[in-house]
Amino acid sequence: MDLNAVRERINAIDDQIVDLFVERMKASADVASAKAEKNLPVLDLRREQAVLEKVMERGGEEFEIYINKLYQTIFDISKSYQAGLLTKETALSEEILKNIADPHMEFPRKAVVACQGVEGSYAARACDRLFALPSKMYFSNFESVFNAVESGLCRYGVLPIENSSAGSVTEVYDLMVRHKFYIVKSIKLHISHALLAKPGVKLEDVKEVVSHTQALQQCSNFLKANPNIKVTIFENTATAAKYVAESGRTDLAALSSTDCAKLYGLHVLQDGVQNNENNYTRFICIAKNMEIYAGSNRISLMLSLDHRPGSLHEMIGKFACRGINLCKLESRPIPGKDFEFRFYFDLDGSVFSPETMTVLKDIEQAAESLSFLGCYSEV
Ligand SMILES: C=C(O[C@@H]1C=C(C(=O)O)C=C[C@H]1O)C(=O)O
Repeated sequence: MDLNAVRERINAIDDQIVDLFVERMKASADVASAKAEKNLPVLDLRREQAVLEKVMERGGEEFEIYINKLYQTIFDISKSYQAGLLTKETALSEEILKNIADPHMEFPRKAVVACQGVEGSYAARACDRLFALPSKMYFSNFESVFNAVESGLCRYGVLPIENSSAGSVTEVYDLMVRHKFYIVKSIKLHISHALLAKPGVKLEDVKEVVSHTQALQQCSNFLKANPNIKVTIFENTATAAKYVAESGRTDLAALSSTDCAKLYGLHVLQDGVQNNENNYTRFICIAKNMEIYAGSNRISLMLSLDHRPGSLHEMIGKFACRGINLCKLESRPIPGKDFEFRFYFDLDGSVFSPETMTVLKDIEQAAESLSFLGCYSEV
């Protein structure tokens, strides 16, 4: 067979496909106008199912799986196009527009900030990097940080969200559902854990190690190599260091920071105990109200979707169609439901971009529920 001749045939077919595709998109635009008049949503699953059945039958058994795939993509593109044509504002887009009205608003240098743990915690370090002059208030757990912000006791709160080796801080994700807040900044910190004990204690004396679960996970290789050391979970790495300092025990150590060694008068038995030197934790800074600063380029969303095949694929398709990069996708089980999940998306996108706003409005319509968790920049 002559390769060039077949390719000529393909070129001619592509011309027809493109012409028909453009015609189909124009028809889709007309559908969008008709829907706007009747206040109908873009998505019509029944119609999609009817179209699918018809085209799959037409293509025949050999090609039906390919036709199915092709039409899923055509539907995604068609819906993304329709969403872009519907310019009506939604409750969410109105709220966002209201909050970006002042582009000169600057992130404050001073504020009362809620941090989990005690002095010397990694959250406190993150707070010092975020604010020039923070007044830190310490709380014993993550939920109290959310409460302090929600009640107005503190203007901001700093919480760890994910670690490059141990993954997401799922406790914080699970608390997000129960609290009203917005992410206004985030920060990535290099984390190095040290084994701290009272002066004079040697590594071989240590029978028990105390620390936060995340730090223990990040130092799992050290703990496996020392199976005789008992592990005890603490709410915070700095709280663990303080506990060791106040305990008077010579068989106890904490996995914590070298800052805490200085702060609590402890001795560094071993530094850089974490499995990976490349160990980073991202912290979010939350506020009660939506605050969007110039240069914000990351968006966090919390979604629940219809429990049916393809609903997640559909959402992801909306970002793909407009070239928006998804930088994180986390799923957490919905308590009381049988393996149904809530999804958390982080996007490289900004509410200052009309393209991104179109996708947000589209998602708002298509998702079972959508919470906009903020648009911010990472320090
Ligand atoms: C075009 C329409 O809108 C959407 C896109 C469809 C398509 O491209 O065929 C089908 C159903 C809807 O989800 C429509 O409702 O007909």
